[in-house]
Amino acid sequence: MADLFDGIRERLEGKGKTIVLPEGEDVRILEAAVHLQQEGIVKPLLLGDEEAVGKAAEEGGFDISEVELINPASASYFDELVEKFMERRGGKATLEQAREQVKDVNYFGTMLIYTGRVDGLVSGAAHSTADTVRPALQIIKTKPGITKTSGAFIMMKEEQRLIFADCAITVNPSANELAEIAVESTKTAKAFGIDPRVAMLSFSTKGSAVTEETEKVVEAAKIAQEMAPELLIDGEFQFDAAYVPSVAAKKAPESVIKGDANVFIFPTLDAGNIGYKLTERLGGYEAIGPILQGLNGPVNDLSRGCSAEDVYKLSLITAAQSL
Ligand SMILES: CC(C)(COP(=O)(O)OP(=O)(O)OC[C@H]1O[C@@H](n2cnc3c(N)ncnc32)[C@H](O)[C@@H]1OP(=O)(O)O)[C@@H](O)C(=O)NCCC(=O)NCCS
Ligand SMILES: CC(=O)OP(=O)(O)O
Repeated sequence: MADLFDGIRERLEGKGKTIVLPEGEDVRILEAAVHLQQEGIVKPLLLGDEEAVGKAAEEGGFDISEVELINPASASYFDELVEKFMERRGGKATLEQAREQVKDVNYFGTMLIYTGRVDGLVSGAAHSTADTVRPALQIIKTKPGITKTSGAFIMMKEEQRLIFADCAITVNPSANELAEIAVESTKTAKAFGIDPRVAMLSFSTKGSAVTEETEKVVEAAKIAQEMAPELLIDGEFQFDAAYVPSVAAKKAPESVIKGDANVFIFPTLDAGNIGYKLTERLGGYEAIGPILQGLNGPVNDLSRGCSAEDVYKLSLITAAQSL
């Protein structure tokens, strides 16, 4: 299987995409920005206070002289962003609140996407998911017809690529929301070269337990199948029945998923977030994401436990989403 990132770099070559990295004071962000700048395929734009960013660069030993850096508070178009932010919020922010919010690097960076100055945003190395994604939910918003954004991870080990969702946003999705997450996750899978076979996960397989929780997943699988009859989606499955062919043959012999699922939809955020971290930290999988699905523009979150390599890779993915 061709390397995912070789393919992405090829698609991005010559496209002149710029990704804003609002957390310019974090050394992992600086290392990734220098990597991107030196590679010359995607342009990084750092945000932050010049002195603090300079100090972090010095401490990390990174030469950031070639990387563009903007301090939101002194940007020449700050007032324009405040005005556009107020318009977008439609009365939900006073001028004073808007000025304070737009000074925040994540709000400022998101406004750069909204006003077409950059192509995408990657943040979350130093901010919680809530603080990273809230500006996007308020400003970028979801695509027409999509009710909720969700966060998917590409989980990679050797030749294997899997999608896990929702690992980032909706704490306890309804059956309808879970079905939407499943269908959106198939789009993410296809965008990154994965032919999706979707398992709706539970602690039960095909009625082995019946509770409110398992019934939600059964209902979600049904709704997802109705939303996208051309897709291979089934559930409810325990993880082993979705992933191990010999277990699938025993627990779910009639299913179209024969222990060969590669897109896993978790019933709650507890399950999704714990599941991806276990797979990453105990299973040795590389976790790229969370890639936010269903938004009008590419904004992606990082885990605060990320490496500089994760920031670099998520920046490429984000730029690819803007093609
Ligand atoms: C995503 C999250 C921050 C939104 O919470 P919030 O900011 O309290 O959300 P609110 O209900 O105040 O809504 C804020 C705006 O976002 C929108 N919104 C909220 N959740 C949304 C979603 N899942 N998809 C799209 N829009 C959403 C709301 O419609 C609202 O828009 P408006 O202000 O234009 O009306 C919250 O669901 C959360 O904290 N999730 C868990 C994140 C997390 O810790 N994940 C684990 C680590 S990855
Ligand atoms: C995605 C995620 O879990 O983010 P964090 O580790 O920063 O909470």
